[in-house]
Amino acid sequence: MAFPKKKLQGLVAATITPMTENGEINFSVIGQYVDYLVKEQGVKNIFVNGTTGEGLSLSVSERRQVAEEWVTKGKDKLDQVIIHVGALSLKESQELAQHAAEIGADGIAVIAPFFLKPWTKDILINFLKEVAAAAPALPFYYYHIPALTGVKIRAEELLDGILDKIPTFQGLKFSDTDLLDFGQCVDQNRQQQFAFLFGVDEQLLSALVMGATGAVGSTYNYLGKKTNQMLEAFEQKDFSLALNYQVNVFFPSHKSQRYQSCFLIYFSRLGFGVSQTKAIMTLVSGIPMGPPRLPLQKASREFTDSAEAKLKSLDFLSFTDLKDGNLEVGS
Ligand SMILES: CC(=O)N[C@H](C=O)[C@@H](O)[C@H](O)[C@H](O)CO
Ligand SMILES: CC(=O)C(=O)O
Repeated sequence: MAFPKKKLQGLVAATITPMTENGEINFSVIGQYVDYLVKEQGVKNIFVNGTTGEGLSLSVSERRQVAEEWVTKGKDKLDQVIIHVGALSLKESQELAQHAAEIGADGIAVIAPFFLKPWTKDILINFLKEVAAAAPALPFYYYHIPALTGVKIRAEELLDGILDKIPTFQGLKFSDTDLLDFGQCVDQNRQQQFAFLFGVDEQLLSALVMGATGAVGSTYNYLGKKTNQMLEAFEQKDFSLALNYQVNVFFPSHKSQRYQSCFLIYFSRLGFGVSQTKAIMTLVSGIPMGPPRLPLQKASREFTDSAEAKLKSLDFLSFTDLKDGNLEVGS
């Protein structure tokens, strides 16, 4: 299978699906959102209708429209638009895969069905294969997120011989903290040109060491620029600077003053998920993301007020240069 596309690498933002206050999709801000990612965050790849995009909470018709809007607005601006087409119904998943191909998306991704579940590798592969076959010209990515799907088949096992079953297989989005499994995936597929995209943003640096070729995540919507600096430091083999970025931006030590400049840990203490991502992105980008859809609940007023104060105190949009050793950003 020949793919003219270049390999998916670097940061991929898992897009939020903007909604209006009454829960409809707010298509009108997607063009602005694309420009924000490209110009303000330096992120040119997106992953649409995934966890962050509440893809599984949208109707099939909404998923098609959202995918179409991102592809249209991203044209000549974004490098790659990957559409998540996973669903409980194989038919729906195939319909979405075919649709992604028709609208000119750059790839499709699929999670494991999570209600009636595949219990063995072979059954999971059979499901994925049927979806991939509906879009035979599109690169296919498996989206491994066992904590949410409950399907705990190791990715390393799944990848063993996968090209024989799914010739369009191009890579893995790995949203789990099992770095041994991730490292084995990389190690056992060295001859292939697969993309190994890590999906736990707080641990990206460790995954880079294990051989990640890129990352897909919710935080790259607003931490793209910072994370790109971490990737750059890693590339330059300046590991202590890279660690400074990971630690300060995502995961500061509780004991030191660094905690003051912390971002994700501070928010995770208040509860962190899709609702909170929507609230933070609204504050940082100024683009209204709206509330999430049920069963998610809008982030509490307490969260939003406190996040706003925190973002202000961090002077978040103009981070101090970490290279100067000034770790207490704005605090
Ligand atoms: C469960 C979930 O949504 N994971 C996201 C991607 O897979 C991540 O990007 C997280 O949102 C991020 O790592 C923050 O915890
Ligand atoms: C984070 C991610 O990849 C998703 O939202 O699906």
